[in-house]
Order: sequence, then C-alpha cells, then structure tokens
Amino acid sequence: MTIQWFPGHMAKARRQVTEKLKLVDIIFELVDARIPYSSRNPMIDDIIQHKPRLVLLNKADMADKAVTKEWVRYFEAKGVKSLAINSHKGIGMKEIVTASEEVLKEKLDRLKAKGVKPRAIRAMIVGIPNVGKSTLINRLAKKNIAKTGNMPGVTKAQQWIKVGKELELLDTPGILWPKFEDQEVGLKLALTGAIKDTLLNLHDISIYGLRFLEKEYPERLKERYNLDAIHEEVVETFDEIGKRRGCLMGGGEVDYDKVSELIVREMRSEQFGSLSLERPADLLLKEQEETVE
Ligand SMILES: Nc1nc2c(ncn2[C@@H]2O[C@H](COP(=O)(O)OP(=O)(O)OP(=O)(O)O)[C@@H](O)[C@H]2O)c(=O)[nH]1
Repeated sequence: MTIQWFPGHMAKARRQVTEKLKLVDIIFELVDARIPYSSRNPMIDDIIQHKPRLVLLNKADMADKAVTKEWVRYFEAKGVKSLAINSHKGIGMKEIVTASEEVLKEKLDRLKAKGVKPRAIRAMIVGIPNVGKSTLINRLAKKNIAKTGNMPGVTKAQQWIKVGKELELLDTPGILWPKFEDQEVGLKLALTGAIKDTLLNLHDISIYGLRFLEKEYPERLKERYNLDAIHEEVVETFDEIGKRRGCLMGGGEVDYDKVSELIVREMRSEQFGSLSLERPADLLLKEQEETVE
C-alpha cells in the first residue's frame, strides 16, 4: 500500500497514535532491518514521548546479519532495547515478550511491590507503511489465539489480540509517515520497496543501488552480471549489464529503462543476497555533520 502523505493525513495519523498511547504499556516500533534509520518516522520520539519502547528490526532475514548486530548495539547505546526479527517466518516472536518484560522491568517490579495483581503487558505496533506491521500482528496472533474483544473501561471499541498469557496487542497498528526531507532516504525506501517507483525516478533509484553495490558488495555485483570489472562510469556498467542480460532496444542499443528495472527488481528480491543499505557509522557521521552546521 502506498499512501500519499499530506499534512492533514500526518496530523490524523499522529492523533490516532497519540489517542491509543494511553491504552498501552509499551510501543513496538517496527523498522526495516535493512534501513533502520531511513524507515523510522522522523517524529517518533516526539509522538510517543516517554512511553517505553522496543525497536523491532523486522525483515532481518533480508539484511546483513553483522550490520544488524551493529544496529542493535547502536540502539543499546542510546538506551533503547531492540531486537532483530523475521515476521514472515515467525523468528524472534518469543523474544518480543521477554524483551518487553525487560524494558518494563522497573514498572512491573514496582507494581508487584505494591501488591498489584500482575496482568498482561499491553502493546501497540507503530511504523511506516510496508515495514511488516500486519505480518507481525498475524504472526503474533496465530490461529489459536482468540481476540479478546473490548476492554472494560475503554470507550472506543478496541480489539486486543492475546499473545500467550503475557502480552496483549492492539489489533490495528499505528501507521506513520516516513522521512521525506532527505533524498537519500527516499532512494533507500524505494530500493527496499517501501515506496512506489512512480514517486521517484527509476533511473535515480537504480543508479543509487548500483553505486551502493559497487562500493559495498562489488564481488556480488560482478558475479551476478558476470562483469569483467567495476567501471569508473556508471553508464559503462549499465551498458555491460544491458548487453549481458539482453536489455536492448530494436536497434540493438542498450535499453536503460530495462536495465534500471532489472537492477531495482533484483535488489529488492534478494538476488544479491542479504543487504543492509545503511550502517550506524553513516548515521553517526551525519549527526556529527549536522552538529557542525
Ligand atoms: N522477507 C521478509 N518479508 C517480510 C517480513 N515481514 C513482512 N514481510 C513482507 O513485507 C511486505 C509488507 O508487509 P505488511 O505486513 O503488509 O506491511 P505493513 O507494515 O502492514 O504495510 P502497510 O499495510 O502498508 O502499512 C509483505 O510482502 C510481507 O510479506 C519479514 O520479516 N521478512
């Protein structure tokens, strides 16, 4: 689903999340493990305020495992607990419950000390479109877990999904907008399939993707397209890929549209293996630059 975000939509999305905040103990902030920075909502800290949170690095199966570990450490250094998961296959689901208990430990201990009877942790998933919110909800809900219906004391009908005894999840996730201000973020979102191609120029997306592969995974790139070498000029690589893959026009010249489509499609469908498009080190550099400015 691609949403065209206008200020009105953003305000509504924010309001919907804010309204539900008071119903939950913890927020599950879902991001794409391949782009944990670019797939975050730019105002998330402001929106959820001091509500405890667990960052879930979803689609970890598509990301570079070593880089995902770096991201977990990055969040940890910021005092935010995070977890790599694969909602598609249901990997990391049990750990979500354990990690939530860990995040809420102080609060739970305090309630226990006061003699309050323990109850299930209440959570809500938030994230930008396409990060896997519905897939995760379905995974956690499984078949044998019934919806609990309305909670007493909640005026608006809220459906809760019981996940074992320990967790209750709001059945509708909070959908928030992605970062728009940074073109590179847009390109990464497009390359991972989070935003539609039509919103950005396909050539720009594929050139960005190709440059990324040249820099970070040159061997995989060469192997995939049987390239003799990594060329200085992007157009030379386009030409070589076009010829090798038969992306040609009537007259035999390389069809750059077809080559662009090919590169983007193959990057999205893991033909180059698991890829992480950003590392915490890039972000730290960016943060430093912004401080200097
Ligand atoms: N490989 C992989 N694919 C996943 C994973 N989680 C979700 N997906 C895929 O990602 C795509 C988007 O998943 P959704 O669950 O529809 O995402 P969403 O956040 O609910 O999307 P919106 O409804 O647009 O807000 C689907 O094709 C899923 O199959 C995962 O952990 N690994």
